[in-house]
Amino acid sequence: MLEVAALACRRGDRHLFSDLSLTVRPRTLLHVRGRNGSGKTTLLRALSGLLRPETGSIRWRGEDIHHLGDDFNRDLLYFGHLNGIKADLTGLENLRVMATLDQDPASDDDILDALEHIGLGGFEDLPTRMLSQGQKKRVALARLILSNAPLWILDEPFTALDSDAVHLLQTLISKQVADGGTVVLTTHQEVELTRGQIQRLTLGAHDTDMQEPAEEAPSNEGSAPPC
Ligand SMILES: Nc1ncnc2c1ncn2[C@@H]1O[C@H](COP(=O)(O)OP(=O)(O)OP(=O)(O)O)[C@@H](O)[C@H]1O
Repeated sequence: MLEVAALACRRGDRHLFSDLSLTVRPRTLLHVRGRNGSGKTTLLRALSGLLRPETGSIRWRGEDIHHLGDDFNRDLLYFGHLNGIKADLTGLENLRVMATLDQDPASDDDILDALEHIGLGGFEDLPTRMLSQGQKKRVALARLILSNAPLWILDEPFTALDSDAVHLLQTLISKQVADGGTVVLTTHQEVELTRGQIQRLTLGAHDTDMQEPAEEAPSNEGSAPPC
């Protein structure tokens, strides 16, 4: 369970949000929305432990994420804006490095299967600088197929994907939630689940809501009043 209490973040001299409190339970997707510059990436980086909030706390399984350190990193898959793909490495090599950094071991056979599954069979030995934007994104998304992390934090994962890849990503997210995982993501498109619950948070506004199907009643809702 991810618990956020009285969180406030600023970038430069701008207060982005304050007094943000919410709980994201297992089998739940938190969809963070908001206009450009409202602080979605900042919030996701804070939830990933990459950025210290100004005030407030973030707890994972009851412990402060900054105290958990490596134990938290092992449970987390963070997917940032920039994919984390190294241009001179092949898809196979990139995924080997990512699996090591994620502390989530994967054999070459597993990686090749994941690349095949994500539609990159035949491209695994090309340096990723020779791939299209969407193909690079697919290499990064193959991490999700290989991941055993219970917590996924995904910043704009649908960008640059064609409709087949969007569908595949929807399926992966849905499976992660159905299997008992927690997903936090930002996207400007709607996300659907087959099982589990969607919780929504809109930064810079007061309209938070919950969407069916809700198998378990939420203990609370997110709130992020504008500063
Ligand atoms: N390193 C930084 N230093 C100063 N200000 C920053 C920094 N990074 C982001 N900001 C500012 O913080 C604000 C929020 O940025 P953030 O990237 O969190 O927004 P966002 O909601 O993810 O936006 P978008 O939808 O455009 O991706 C922006 O006004 C941005 O200019």
